[in-house]
Amino acid sequence: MPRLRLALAQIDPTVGDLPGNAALVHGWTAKAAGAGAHLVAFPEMMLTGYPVEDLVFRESFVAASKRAVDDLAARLQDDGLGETVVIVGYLDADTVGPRNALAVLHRGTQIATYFKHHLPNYGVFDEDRYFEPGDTLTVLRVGGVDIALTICEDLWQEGGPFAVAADAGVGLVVNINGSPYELNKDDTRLALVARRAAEAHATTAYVNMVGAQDELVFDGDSMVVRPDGSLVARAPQFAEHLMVLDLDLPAAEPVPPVVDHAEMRVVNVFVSDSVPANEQPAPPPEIAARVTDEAEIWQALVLGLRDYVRKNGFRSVTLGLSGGIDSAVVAAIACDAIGPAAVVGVSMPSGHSSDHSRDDAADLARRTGLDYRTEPIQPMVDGFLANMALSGIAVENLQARVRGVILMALSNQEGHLVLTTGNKSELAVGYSTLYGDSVGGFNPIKDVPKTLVWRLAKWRNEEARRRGDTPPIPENSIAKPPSAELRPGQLDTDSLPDYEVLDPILAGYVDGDLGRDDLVAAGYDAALVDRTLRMVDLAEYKRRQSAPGTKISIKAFGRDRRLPITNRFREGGM
Ligand SMILES: Nc1ncnc2c1ncn2[C@@H]1O[C@H](COP(=O)(O)OP(=O)(O)OC[C@H]2O[C@@H]([n+]3cccc(C(=O)O)c3)[C@H](O)[C@@H]2O)[C@@H](O)[C@H]1O
Ligand SMILES: Nc1ncnc2c1ncn2[C@@H]1O[C@H](COP(=O)(O)OP(=O)(O)OP(=O)(O)O)[C@@H](O)[C@H]1O
Ligand SMILES: NC(=O)CC[C@H](N)C(=O)O
Repeated sequence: MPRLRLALAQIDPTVGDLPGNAALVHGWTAKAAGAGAHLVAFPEMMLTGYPVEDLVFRESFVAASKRAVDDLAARLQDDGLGETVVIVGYLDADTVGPRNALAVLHRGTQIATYFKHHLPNYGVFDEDRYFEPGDTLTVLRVGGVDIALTICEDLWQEGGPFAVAADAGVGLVVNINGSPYELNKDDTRLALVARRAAEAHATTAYVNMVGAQDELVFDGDSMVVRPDGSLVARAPQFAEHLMVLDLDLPAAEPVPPVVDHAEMRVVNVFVSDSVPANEQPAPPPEIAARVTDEAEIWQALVLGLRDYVRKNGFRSVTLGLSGGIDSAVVAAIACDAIGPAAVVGVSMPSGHSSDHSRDDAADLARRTGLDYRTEPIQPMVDGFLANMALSGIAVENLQARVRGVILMALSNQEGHLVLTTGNKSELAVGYSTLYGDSVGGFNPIKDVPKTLVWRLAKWRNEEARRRGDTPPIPENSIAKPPSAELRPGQLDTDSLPDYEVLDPILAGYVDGDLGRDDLVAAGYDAALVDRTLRMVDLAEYKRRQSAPGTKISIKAFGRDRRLPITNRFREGGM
């Protein structure tokens, strides 16, 4: 059996940074070559970043992407890396239209191309809007092994390129991915890779991107699975990583079989019948341990924020610290993401602020070491009220809006990114002040329901104790009942059911797309369901204007869930 040394590079590109991404591919190819790899695979759309959205429609961007492929091939050759076969995703276009493409680079040129066959068009994906599907399967012969090349969604569909790969008798399928993180998706992926490896009768190597792009965070989780479903190697989540392993693979037939498949034509590309053997075997394949759900989500939120900050040119963030749990958790995520010295937390007490709100905010600052400031808002609120007669909810919201003005002023003055702290439950029911506490450029907990915010807080503190560090979140912030403190004695429960009751209804309606009758049939109180669904429907206008935030669930607000604002349909005819 021929032995190939394969490298899978799960790395973090930046959308639009073609030279930077090409430099990353160059650098990681050098590492792979240094480790004796014959072949190195990079993620989907690695050279452009992913997803590039409507940049696809710009001819100048397509041209720049193609140029980046040519330049990269030439540079690799010039720098003595031309012998390593490089598989890399990019944006292409031909007379049919734009393509989600994969290039094979060898000895200074692009020797093969593959166009993604299955285009995902659900959830956050709109690939039917952007790309034309490919109708050929590229089979590369390297070191006497036939290797089929596929891209992401190709793996998620039965009877597509993997079935054709089986007919072509390949020994390996390489699948390059831009597969965003969702809780539990890693379990789905492993099962899928195993199913496709069985369908192709071939070992399948899956390489995924890592890093964040706006609302999406890519978790890596690259892996290699044998056709019998056994897992050979698996990379960690949420970290750049080069997985290098030796694979003994079936030798290709001297003459490739003729494949008669209605859907796809096979194109064979010859590279080599043999490759130089490595003197030393590669280290034994690693299988990274799985982590708990809370650890996984925390890592996703930290990476999501860190990459948003870094890739958008910020060096620091600011947020209001109320002493409550949401701002405490966001502050802890920010400290983990960019370090406490770059996190400016502002306590902005009003006449209604309790002592504990200030004490708990100060305690959080002490525990984390973030840059803590106090800006009392009452004089500014009073100044406003002295010039404009306001009452009731207008005065309540004025406080939240003055805080928003202060945070934006600090951002303008000192250059911080403003973080907004509304959790998914609040966003669902519209429990926030427009242009007030909803102000901000990025919301790390946008997709985290309130009950999960508490779970994460407890997990993060426990994790700190386990490591012998100071738990970042004051126990008091975890234990006290949530309150917006916009009027004396206000509690969230004055307006909303307990979050333990609310969150499952929201999960059914928002994440599960259940209707009113389904929820009532599932045992939820009919009046409560009606009230909750109405609040969710009426808050669409707030969500449409809300800051982006990291997706961690099957259905995040934003691109995953698109609803009309002007909408008279009410579940149950309410
Ligand atoms: N369909 C539509 N399209 C566009 N705009 C629309 C609209 N419907 C109303 N509006 C506008 O929205 C305004 C109402 O929204 P808004 O001004 O936000 O005010 P509103 O939603 O009435 O009040 C905010 C609520 O959130 C609570 N809150 C505030 C702050 C923090 C927290 C917390 O615990 O975290 C909770 C607060 O106690 C209160 O119950 C209207 O005056 C109108 O200008
Ligand atoms: N006194 C305050 N000082 C600074 N920021 C505040 C203050 N009150 C509210 N904020 C900001 O507005 C956001 C929403 O306010 P809210 O009082 O609902 O706090 P929270 O952190 O969401 O906690 P909880 O909802 O558990 O009380 C806070 O997260 C915080 O960023
Ligand atoms: N880029 C893609 O094709 C991603 C689609 C795929 N279903 C995933 O989430 O992994």
